[in-house]
Amino acid sequence: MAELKYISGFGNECASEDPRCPGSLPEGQNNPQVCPYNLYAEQLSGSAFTCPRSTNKRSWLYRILPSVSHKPFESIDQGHITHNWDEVDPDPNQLRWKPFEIPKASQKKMDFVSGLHTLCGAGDIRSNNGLAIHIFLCNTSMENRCFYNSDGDFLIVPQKGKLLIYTEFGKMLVQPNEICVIQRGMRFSIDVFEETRGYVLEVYGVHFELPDLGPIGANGLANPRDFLIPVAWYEDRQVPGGYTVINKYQGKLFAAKQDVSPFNVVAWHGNYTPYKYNLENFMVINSVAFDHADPSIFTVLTAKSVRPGVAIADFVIFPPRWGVADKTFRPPYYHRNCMSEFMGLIKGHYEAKQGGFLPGGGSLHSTMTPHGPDADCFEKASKVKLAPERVADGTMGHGHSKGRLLRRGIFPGFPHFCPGI
Ligand SMILES: O=C(O)Cc1cc(O)ccc1O
Ligand SMILES: [Fe+2]
Repeated sequence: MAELKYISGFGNECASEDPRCPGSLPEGQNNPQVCPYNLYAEQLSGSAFTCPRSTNKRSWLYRILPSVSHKPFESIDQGHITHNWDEVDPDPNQLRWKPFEIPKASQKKMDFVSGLHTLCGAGDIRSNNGLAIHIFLCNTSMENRCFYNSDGDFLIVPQKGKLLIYTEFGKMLVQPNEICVIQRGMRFSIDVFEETRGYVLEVYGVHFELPDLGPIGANGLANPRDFLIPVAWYEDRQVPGGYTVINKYQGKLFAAKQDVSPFNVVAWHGNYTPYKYNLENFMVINSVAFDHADPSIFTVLTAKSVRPGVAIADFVIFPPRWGVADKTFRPPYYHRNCMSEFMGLIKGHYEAKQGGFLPGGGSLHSTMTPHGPDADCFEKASKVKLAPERVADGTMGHGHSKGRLLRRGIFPGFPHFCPGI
């Protein structure tokens, strides 16, 4: 696979054209009477037209055919997704899931969309306020199928196997230890190369932002320039009647047929794009004197609610770092939190849970449910002679998203959760 190119910078106003069509991006205006190469101009809005400039998001796409050239959408099999948190009774217990099993292609072919399994969620899809956590399990590339989500943004955390993601803005390769965000309305199709697994944090109605840094200053945590945006790439591929566009709309799946690949955008400009980020670039900040900092210090991206300081979801990681605090019980403290905490593991182990919490599994500590280190961890960390030590070395990226998970969703076929501690 030839090395892919990217543009760098979180939320930047970018412009890109496929080098095969120089001059395809109109200059000085968005809607020329006739676009270069007779392309069609199409705006994709990620915010209301009238949002303040600081939150206004839109991109202009110059494409071979407008997206509207499709047959009607029809309801299709809902697979394993849900947005109905009442399907199972609420359960305040600490929950832990073993690694989710990926079906073998010889048993059951699954691509990224048919392999999406909703695990839990909160809030309401219709009022554009809430979140869902899905696990994806797949063994097959999406063939002549793309997906777009009308309900919100997908933050995708591959845990096993890399993803080659075709988007209307270009191609991205996303490997375990990297994350990507595909925002509301953007069409994408995913190629996989082996049995592949990961987590999806979906937020309804809002977009992810970099957290404010307050007294940290102008730099640190996830730095804006490390976010990478694809460059324009198109295919002019006819698939008479055979290309399927799948849409998640109000939590339900619909499909429409069309005659061409949707990845026919020759040039684009704007600030509403997909992006990826390598978690290794996270500049970790922590206590260097005493006591344990709250894990919000590890926030990579946040999706804000309308209540100041309260996120719909924060995406937090527990990356490799030095632990140096004096006279301190260093592992996570025992606590009860008004924010629910869902945790996944990309690789390695998690310091507060030495056994039973494995890469590709998950845990859920719902709002106000007590939790903390297991007994062994408590014993050891209370007695150990404190010296500088590497924490989670070689582990990287305990994907952790934290939100108000009011109800545990269903996960058909995977009843093997067991109580945590
Ligand atoms: O519960 C957890 O393991 C996550 C967590 C980590 C930490 O260092 C402090 C609080 C917290 O919720
Ligand atoms: Fe916690």
